[in-house]
Order: sequence, then structure tokens, then C-alpha cells
Amino acid sequence: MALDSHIEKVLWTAGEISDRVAELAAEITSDCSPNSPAPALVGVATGAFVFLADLVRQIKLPISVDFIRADSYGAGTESTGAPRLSLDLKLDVTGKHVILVEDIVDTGSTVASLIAHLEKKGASSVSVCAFLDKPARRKVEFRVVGSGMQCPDYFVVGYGMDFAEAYRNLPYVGVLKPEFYS
Ligand SMILES: O=P(O)(O)OC[C@H]1O[C@H](OP(=O)(O)OP(=O)(O)O)[C@H](O)[C@@H]1O
Ligand code: HPA
Ligand SMILES: [Mg+2]
Repeated sequence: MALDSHIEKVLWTAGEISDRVAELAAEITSDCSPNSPAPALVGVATGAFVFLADLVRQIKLPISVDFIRADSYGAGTESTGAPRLSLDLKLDVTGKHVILVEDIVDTGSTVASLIAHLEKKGASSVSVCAFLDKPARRKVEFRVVGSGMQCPDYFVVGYGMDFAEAYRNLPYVGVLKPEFYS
């Protein structure tokens, strides 16, 4: 298939991803006490849409789901370091436990700015569930509570993640051949 020929190497196959997502969903389900309200899962658009859809369908709690958006990469591979909120929540999260769902935490600036925003909106607590955690490039320190995989220091694509808006639809995570990064 033409799209696969753009990929230099696959880091995680669709099967490996689905096994890990099932474990994360089980952790979220078991961490929530039966007497406390179910959390709100907030996906960071656009990248988190595939992970969020897989994750929520395996959580056995009456959660709510919404999206938020903060842009910092544009069409490149370097963060601007100053994410801009470009889509806010529809849900009222006052007094709610929010799980911010990310495809990847890289420098950490997107998640850090969104945690501050959700706390300002009255969330009682905010935790982060990221499919990939890439600590090598972290600039803003915070704790990723649930993470799927530790990502080596590559700019990766697939499973929701893009380069210049392409490759989000790949069912696996991989690294592009150098000629496709320009
Ligand atoms: O930790 P950071 O360095 O802030 O990078 C992580 C963020 O960057 C990407 O989003 P992007 O802003 O590119 O938008 P997208 O989700 O629409 O691809 C990714 O989906 C994360 O949201
Ligand atoms: O490695 C990455 N791939 C895609 N989008 C990203 N946004 C931050 N890091 C990445
Ligand atoms: Mg994103």
C-alpha cells in the first residue's frame, strides 16, 4: 500500500497498541471508586481522537467525553512552546475529576497549559493519560499518571499523530522516511 511505503520503521503495531490500550482502560476503571462520580475524559484534538475512541469503549464506567484543542506545532516538528487554546469544552467540569487524554506528551507544554486551564474552570482534579510519553524532549515537568508506551526521541506519526496533518489514519505508530519530513 502506498502509505506504508512512506514509513521507515514501525515502533508499535496495531496489535501491540490495542493490548496496551485495554490495560490502560482497565486501570482507569479500577482506579475509580464505585462511590465517587465517574470522571470526564477530555481528548486533546486533533491527535487524541483515535486513542480516545479506543480507550473509552473499554472503560466500564458511566464517563462523560469531550474535546479541547491547543495548537503548538502547526505544520512542523518543533513546538512553538506557547500553545494557543483554539477549542474549549462544551461540558461543565466544575467539581469533576478530569482525565486529559493525549496521543503524545513531548515537551509537555500542551498538557501543562491545558491542566492550568481546566483547573481554572473548576475541575476538582486533572490527571493525564497519554498513549505515548517522550521524556527526552520534556521542557515542562509534570507527572504523566497513565502512559501507554515510552517513546524514543523520534518525531512519530500514526494512531492519530500527524506530520503536516497527514498520516493520522495509520493504524500503527512509526517514523517516516526522511524525504517525507520535508
Ligand atoms: O508536549 P508537546 O510538545 O506540547 O506536544 C504534544 C502535543 O503536540 C501534538 O499536538 P499538535 O499541537 O501538533 O496538534 P494536533 O493534535 O492537532 O496534531 C500532540 O497531539 C500533542 O497534543
Ligand atoms: O512525535 C510527534 N509526532 C506527532 N506530533 C507530535 N507532537 C509532538 N510530538 C509529536
Ligand atoms: Mg495534539
